[in-house]
Amino acid sequence: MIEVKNLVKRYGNHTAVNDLSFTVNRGQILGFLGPNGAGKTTTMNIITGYISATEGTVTVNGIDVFEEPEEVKKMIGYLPEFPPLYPDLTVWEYLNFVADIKKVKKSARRQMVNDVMEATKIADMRNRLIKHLSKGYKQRVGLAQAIMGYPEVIILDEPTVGLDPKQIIEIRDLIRDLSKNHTVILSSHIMQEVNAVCDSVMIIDKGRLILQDKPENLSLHFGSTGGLKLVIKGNKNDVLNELKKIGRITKIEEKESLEEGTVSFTVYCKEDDDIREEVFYSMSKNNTPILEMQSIRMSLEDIFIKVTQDDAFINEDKPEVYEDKTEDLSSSADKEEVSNNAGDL
Ligand SMILES: Nc1ncnc2c1ncn2[C@@H]1O[C@H](COP(=O)(O)OP(=O)(O)OP(=O)(O)O)[C@@H](O)[C@H]1O
Repeated sequence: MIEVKNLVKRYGNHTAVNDLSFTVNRGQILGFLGPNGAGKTTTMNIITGYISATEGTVTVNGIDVFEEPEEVKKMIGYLPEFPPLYPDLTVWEYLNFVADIKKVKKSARRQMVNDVMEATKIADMRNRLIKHLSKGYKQRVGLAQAIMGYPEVIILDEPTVGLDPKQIIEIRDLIRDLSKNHTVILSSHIMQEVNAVCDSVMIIDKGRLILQDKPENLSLHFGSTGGLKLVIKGNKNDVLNELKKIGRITKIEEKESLEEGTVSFTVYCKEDDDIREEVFYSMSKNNTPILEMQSIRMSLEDIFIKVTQDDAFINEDKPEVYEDKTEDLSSSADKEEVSNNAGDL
């Protein structure tokens, strides 16, 4: 659907987008993630035909954005970071104006404006001046202008910036709804946002693509560990000795216990290994009941910070392995040995 190949954008000596290539499939919601200045807005402005590129190609449905910008613009609805709203028009007047610009046929216009207002839940505000709308409603009007004419592709630059938590949830629901009929690219630097709505996440930094995958797969790029946080009722040494017998546990870390008569451990295993049942039966047999058990994974925040702060990551063919401070039991000659932390018990 959208194919970006070897895209470069230079401003003088400064390279804002540096050899960026990616594709977005039909019906997908792609989260475009990166720190301030990473090149997100620049890339979106190029895809939408607002600015030119220094090098590279962008096609939407096979049509080259640089050769046929008008054709591509017809296929894209764009919500820029600062939507071009007209404060002295009512919502109804403004959306009719947008429909006119987008060459929606006069006979279909009234119906489409009504449908778009329904979809973005702004019908109640139709006669209100845009300057009197709350920020959340202005953002909805911005979304309404983006979907007017039902373009195949919707591009949203930081759509929830400045909104309160309730408005954020509403806009995210709306974006999810949009993806039923549209391909969506969503730029953000909010991890929860891309996690909540996107099928695929692309992280860029300093204009370069660092990772693209499903949100749930990103941690796999780091060879990161999986594991469990445990709160167990019983004697520390009893519990520890039993945990040590579970060969699939690669590390054990003792944590501060908040409740008397209980012990807390974080145990690690391979990312794709599920040790919950084995831990359950082992503790049950040991008469040391598990009071809490919680799976741990590398969060999207961890990944984002890791890849955008680590220059080495960008230059390496293979990402380095995510590490923590605990000793690795699997590499130890004696599997019975545990980390210094736990061994000091
Ligand atoms: N017209 C311009 N002239 C010169 N430099 C520019 C111009 N537009 C953007 N840049 C620079 O290009 C880089 C990428 O900017 P861009 O706005 O694309 O980043 P971004 O990822 O959208 O950041 P943010 O999250 O802060 O909006 C930045 O270093 C920015 O200063």
